[in-house]
Amino acid sequence: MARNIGSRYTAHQILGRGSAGTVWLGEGPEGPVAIKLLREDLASDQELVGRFVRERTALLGLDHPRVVGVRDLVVDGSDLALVMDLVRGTDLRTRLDRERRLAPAAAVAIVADVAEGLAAAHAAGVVHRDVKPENILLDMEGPLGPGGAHPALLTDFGVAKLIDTPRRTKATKIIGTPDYLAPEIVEGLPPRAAVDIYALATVLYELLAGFTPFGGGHPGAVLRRHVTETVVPLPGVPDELWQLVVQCLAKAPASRLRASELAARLHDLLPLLAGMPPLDVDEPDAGPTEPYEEVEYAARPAEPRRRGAVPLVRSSATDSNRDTHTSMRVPGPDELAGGARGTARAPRAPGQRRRPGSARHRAGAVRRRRITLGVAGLVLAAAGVGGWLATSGDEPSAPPADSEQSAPAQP
Ligand SMILES: Nc1ncnc2c1ncn2[C@@H]1O[C@H](COP(=O)(O)OP(=O)(O)OP(=O)(O)O)[C@@H](O)[C@H]1O
Repeated sequence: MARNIGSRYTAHQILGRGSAGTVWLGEGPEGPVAIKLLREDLASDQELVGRFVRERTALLGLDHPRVVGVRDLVVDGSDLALVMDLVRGTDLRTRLDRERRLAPAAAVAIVADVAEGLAAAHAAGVVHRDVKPENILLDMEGPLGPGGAHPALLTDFGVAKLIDTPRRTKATKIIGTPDYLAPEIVEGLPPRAAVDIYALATVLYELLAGFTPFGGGHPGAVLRRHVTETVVPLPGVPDELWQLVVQCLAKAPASRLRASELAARLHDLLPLLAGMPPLDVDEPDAGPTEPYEEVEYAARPAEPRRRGAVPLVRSSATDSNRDTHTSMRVPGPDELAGGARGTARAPRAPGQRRRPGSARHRAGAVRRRRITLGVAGLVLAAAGVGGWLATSGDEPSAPPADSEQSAPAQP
């Protein structure tokens, strides 16, 4: 059923749902658009609304072919909406779920596109902070590139920062998707451009391998691996490409490539990768996923999420497990001490049997959830000191409102 969004837009049909709200196929004065209607609890937050209005210029100013443009921001009664360019295609998560692993040329072409978008954003002083396959859209109307990849565009720019207001996210908490979080975020440092490079390198690894380098098991263990573990080599990846992955997954932000350089280096590799089939590796055991209980979900739509951006290809399915903003119980010291879930994941050799209980999709669903964790506890965990701190969300130690906005884009 159509609904009006402000005086200029009409939302017709749901394209997908995310943690911040629902994305609609809509119509505006200049034709079809995608409208991200924020959740009611976010839209009724006056501080957040104010921040949206203040960030208008930054959000509307990013104009690049590899970035999904934000055309308008609508604040209308209880509606708070971002009006975006409509991408006719699907998101990278849906493609990855369908194909499991991409041919190296396709993976590199997609990641090079995203790196170009990031380069433009970083040059404009904007850090994305939530680079992951869900936020990469594939334009199925665009020309097919290397390895059969459609043009890729990065979406949700600035949204993480806007929603991650100091009132919601105290100095002792972080919000993000564990698999893609750079170690410096886990350690409580302000997110700068290099966090996007780390997340994008994680996406590249995932496109090649079918799993992320530090994911699997308890989210706390995932975060600790980002800080302490080294990425395990993927058999069959040409050395030049592997060196790029390793460099961009460096623990030290300053050691990572800048986005423009990463894009250029990836483009240079494309001829070398032409015709290479997807890698023949299998996901390592994730270990049991039961050791924590989800004690609370933030407000979530009750119905399963629908995915796919104006699907020209049928979307792989509904994925109601990809919920976000999970609060966790505080893990015990033994969980922080390492063990099966605390080690970097070595890919299993082709044909090697999977350990019972290592259900790939179950682990994937868990690892993709965003979580809210105590950073102070994580720092202790990373240092091996043990003991997590429970944080209530009401600590008075919130940073100044603009502390993250003012973080320079370049490392
Ligand atoms: N500009 C767009 N054009 C077409 N479809 C879109 C657009 N933006 C988002 N979508 C679709 O809507 C879905 C939900 O997007 P949204 O950004 O709300 O969530 P997400 O990124 O998947 O998850 P989260 O917000 O929790 O990180 C996407 O997966 C995509 O299929």
